[in-house]
Amino acid sequence: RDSSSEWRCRAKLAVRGTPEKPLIGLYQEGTHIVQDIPECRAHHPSINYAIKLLKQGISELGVQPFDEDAGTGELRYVQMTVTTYNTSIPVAQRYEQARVQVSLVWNSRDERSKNSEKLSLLQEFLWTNGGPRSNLHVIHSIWANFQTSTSNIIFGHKWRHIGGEADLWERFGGVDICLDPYSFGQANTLSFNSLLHKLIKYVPRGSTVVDLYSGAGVIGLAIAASRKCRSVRCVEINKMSKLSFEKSASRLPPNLGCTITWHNTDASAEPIHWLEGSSVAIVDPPRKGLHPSVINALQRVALSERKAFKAKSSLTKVKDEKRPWILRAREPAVHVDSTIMEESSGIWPETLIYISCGWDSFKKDCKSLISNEAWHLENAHAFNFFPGTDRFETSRLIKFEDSQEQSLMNISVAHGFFSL
Ligand SMILES: C[S@@+](CC[C@H](N)C(=O)[O-])C[C@H]1O[C@@H](n2cnc3c(N)ncnc32)[C@H](O)[C@@H]1O
Repeated sequence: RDSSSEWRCRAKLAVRGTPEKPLIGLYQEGTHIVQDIPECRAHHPSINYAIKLLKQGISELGVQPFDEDAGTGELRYVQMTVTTYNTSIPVAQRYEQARVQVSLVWNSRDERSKNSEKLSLLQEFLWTNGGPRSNLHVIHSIWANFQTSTSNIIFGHKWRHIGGEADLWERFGGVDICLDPYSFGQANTLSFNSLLHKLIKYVPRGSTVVDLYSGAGVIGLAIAASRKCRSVRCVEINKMSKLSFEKSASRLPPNLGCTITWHNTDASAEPIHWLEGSSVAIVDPPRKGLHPSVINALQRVALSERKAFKAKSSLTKVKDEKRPWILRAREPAVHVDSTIMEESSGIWPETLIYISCGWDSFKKDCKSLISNEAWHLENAHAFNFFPGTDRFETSRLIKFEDSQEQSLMNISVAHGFFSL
């Protein structure tokens, strides 16, 4: 490891093998063979400790790890999420003495299924040996997820909180964020905080912001709290993230003077609607990158900005929308701050901030965005989310500017540092 202060703080790991010799780790590249990683140098040491406890519990209680071919067994996967936000210990010790939220993915329909007694015993084992009365209090909380599907999808739809505190809080970008196990969570707390620190400075004060692919709204909330924005709209497809967003939003300082909304919808269904009224667009898509409809909308709005008369004819269709499901998706699922939303038609993004975790998809999206002279790339920063390994996994923060003139076609990477 190149730095003692940077570890992965969220890990999803497969559980395979036998009760006597459980394997907990990642798939070897290109296979479904699980590589056991008992002392993973990239993971937070508290995750490694929790894995050790879990293995002991599996062996002592005879819990059957999942057999992917047969579809049998009890424990399929485990997700470990670290919180470094323990205010009962000094700040300097918080990162190292982190606690872990353990989510057990159980191979049954729900907690009434016949193998669920073992789940309760495993929960008790973890709590007795890693909870507040143990020698080393490492377990923050325990969740169960029920999954019987034969697909590769890790989590099922049913979640149950079965031990410890229900809510796990972390500090990101200067705000309290509730990290529920069912919402997307950034895997490297320190690197993500560095990214946010940089990103926030790219948002001019007083902006109207849309945060597409927002998850539980970490980026949108951090911006709302620090940039005196007029509005921040978060757009996310996972309806479960609404709960996490609400909890985090409830801890924002009062009287921010910013209207903050969270919308549960597919960002690719009606991207023009979300871009209208936003002076800054932030996109943080999954590894596969932006949907073509989002790229297309970003190209069109940037060009329309310069050719206002064209915008009218090509973009006003959005306003005349009559389909009820589209209109429903536009309504906020969560609305923070009582300020009435200002009419902001005629405003289109001049700044686009792209956070990428997929290098190949980003290259493709970037090429499309700059290809018709709508955008030019202004700055790029790389953050190492998997330090100390030779695995090439980074997150990149890229800022595009609306090309005000045709001559701005050249790409300028002012602070590009992509070395690992
Ligand atoms: C890389 S995560 C980023 C989440 C968030 N920005 C954060 O930092 O926590 C991508 C998010 O996009 C969401 N997502 C995937 N496809 C989507 C779509 N078509 N429309 C809206 N959100 C989508 C996922 O559920 C996930 O929460």
